[in-house]
Amino acid sequence: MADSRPTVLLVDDEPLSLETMTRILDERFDVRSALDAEQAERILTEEWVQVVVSDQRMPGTTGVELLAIVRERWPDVVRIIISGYTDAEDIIDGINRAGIYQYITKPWHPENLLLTLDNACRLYQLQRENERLALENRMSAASLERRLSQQRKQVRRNFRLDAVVRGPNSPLHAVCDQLARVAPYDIPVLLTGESGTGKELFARALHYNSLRAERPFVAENCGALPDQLLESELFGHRRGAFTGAVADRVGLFEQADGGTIFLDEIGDVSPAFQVKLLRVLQEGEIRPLGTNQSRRIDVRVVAATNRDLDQAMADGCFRPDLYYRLAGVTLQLPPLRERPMDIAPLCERLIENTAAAFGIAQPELTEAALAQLEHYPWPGNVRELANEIQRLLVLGNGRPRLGVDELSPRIRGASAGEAGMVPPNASSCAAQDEVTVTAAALSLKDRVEQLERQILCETLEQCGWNKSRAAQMLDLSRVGLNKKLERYRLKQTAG
Ligand SMILES: Nc1ncnc2c1ncn2[C@@H]1O[C@H](COP(=O)(O)OP(=O)(O)OP(=O)(O)O)[C@@H](O)[C@H]1O
Repeated sequence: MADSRPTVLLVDDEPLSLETMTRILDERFDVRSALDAEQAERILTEEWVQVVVSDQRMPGTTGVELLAIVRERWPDVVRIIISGYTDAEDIIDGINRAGIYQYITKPWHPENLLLTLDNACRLYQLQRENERLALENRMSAASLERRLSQQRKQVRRNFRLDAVVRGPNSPLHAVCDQLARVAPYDIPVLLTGESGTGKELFARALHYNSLRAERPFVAENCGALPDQLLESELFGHRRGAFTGAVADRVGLFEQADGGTIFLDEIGDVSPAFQVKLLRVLQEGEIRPLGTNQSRRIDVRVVAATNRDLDQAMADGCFRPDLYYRLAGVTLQLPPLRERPMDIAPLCERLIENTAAAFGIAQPELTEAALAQLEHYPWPGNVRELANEIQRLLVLGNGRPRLGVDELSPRIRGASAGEAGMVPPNASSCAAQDEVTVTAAALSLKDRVEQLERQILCETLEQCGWNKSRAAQMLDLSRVGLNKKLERYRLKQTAG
C-alpha cells in the first residue's frame, strides 16, 4: 500500500479508558498505550509516534507536564489532552507550557475523538510537508536534483532485471526477455503465478524498465479490502462521501499519474467492483466517490493474480471483458519447485543480503543442505525460501558452514516425492478457541477481522513465526503485531 497508518499514543492510568479508546481508534490508527509518563517516554523513544493523547490527571504528574516534555524532546508530535474539567486558565496554561493542539472534554463522543485525531494527523503531515519544503528551499536546486537523481538510480538498480535471480536454463530467462520486450510499450500486463513467485518484483522491474520509470509506481492489494474501501483507495473520495470520510482523499490512480499502478490479487475482486474497474480502464477516467466530476488519468496498469482466471471466467466469477483489458500480455511465473536450478543462486543472493542486513559473516551451505533445499516443494515459493535462509542464519549462530541438521524440520524431512503434497492452506497457527462460522452469517466487521486473522496466520507461517520479520512484512511495529496476536488470541502450535 502507498499509505501507512498513523501511530497514536494514548496515555492514561485507567486501563479501562485505554481499552475503550483503543477499540474505537484501532480501525484507523496504529494505537500504542501507556499507563504512565515513564512508559509513554519509552514508547516515544522507540517508535515513530505522530500524535499523543494524554489524560490530564495521572498519579505523580499531569498530562500538561508530560506533554511539555514531549514538546521539548519530540516537537513534531501533535499533543492532545483529555480532561474531565477544564477552564479557560487550564487551557491557556496548556497552550503556553505544552503547545496543546486540542482539549477533549469528558465524556467524549467516539466520532469527535476520531475527527480530532484525523485533524491532528493532518496537522502532523502538514508540519512535515512544511519542513520538507523549507529544507528543499535551503538546498540549491542543483544539489536537490543531484540527490533525487541518485535516489532514482538506486531504486532503478534495485529493480533492474538483474535483481531477478535465476540459474542457468531457468524458465525465468524467457520471462525476463518477454518483460524487457513489452516494458517500453504502454500495454497492460498481467502477471500470474503462485504467491511468493516474484509477481511484485517483476511488476516493479517492468515499471523501472519502462519510459515511465521517473514517475510513481503505486501498488495495491485488491484482495484485502471490501469494495467501498477499495473504491476509495483506488479512485479517491470527497469529504463526507461516506461515514468516516472526514477529508478528501486522492486515489492511487491519481497518485500514479504518468506512472504505473500495480493491482495485486486482481482475481479476488468482487463482480460489482470488476464493473467499476472495467469502466475506468475503458474510459481512462476516474470519478472519486462523492463527486460527479471525472478526471482523466494516464496510468499503465499491471495486474497480478495467483488464481486461475481462465477457470474463474468459465465459472462466471471473472468478467472476460475485464480480463482482456488487463491481459494485453500475460507473463506466467513458474513456481519455485519447477525451477530447482534457481535455488542455489537464490540462496547465495539471500545469504549475502541477509548477512549484510544482520551485520554477520556469510556462512556457506553444505552440498547436502543445498540438495535438500532443491528437493523441498516450496509451497510459499521464494518468500518461504527467504524466510528459511533468515532462520538458518539466525539459528546458525555464526557457524561458517550450515548443514542439513540446521534446516527447519519440515524441510529436513521432505523427500522429492513430496512435491505438491503440502496443502496450500495448511496452518500451524491456532486460536485458543477456534470457532468456524460461514462468511455469509458474519457482519462486514467480522469478515474483515476474519480476513485480518487469516493474513496474520499466513504471514507468521511464512516467517516461521519470526515476529519481527512478520511485523516488517505487514508494515506493523512489533508491539502492534503482538497486540493483534493477543486480540485474536493467536499462538503457534507445536510442530
Ligand atoms: N527471482 C527472484 N529473485 C530475487 N528475489 C525474488 C525472486 N522472486 C521472488 N523474489 C523475492 O521474494 C519475495 C516475494 O516476491 P513477491 O512479493 O514479488 O511475490 P508475489 O508473487 O508478488 O507474492 P504474492 O502473490 O504473495 O503477493 C520478495 O522479497 C521478492 O523480492
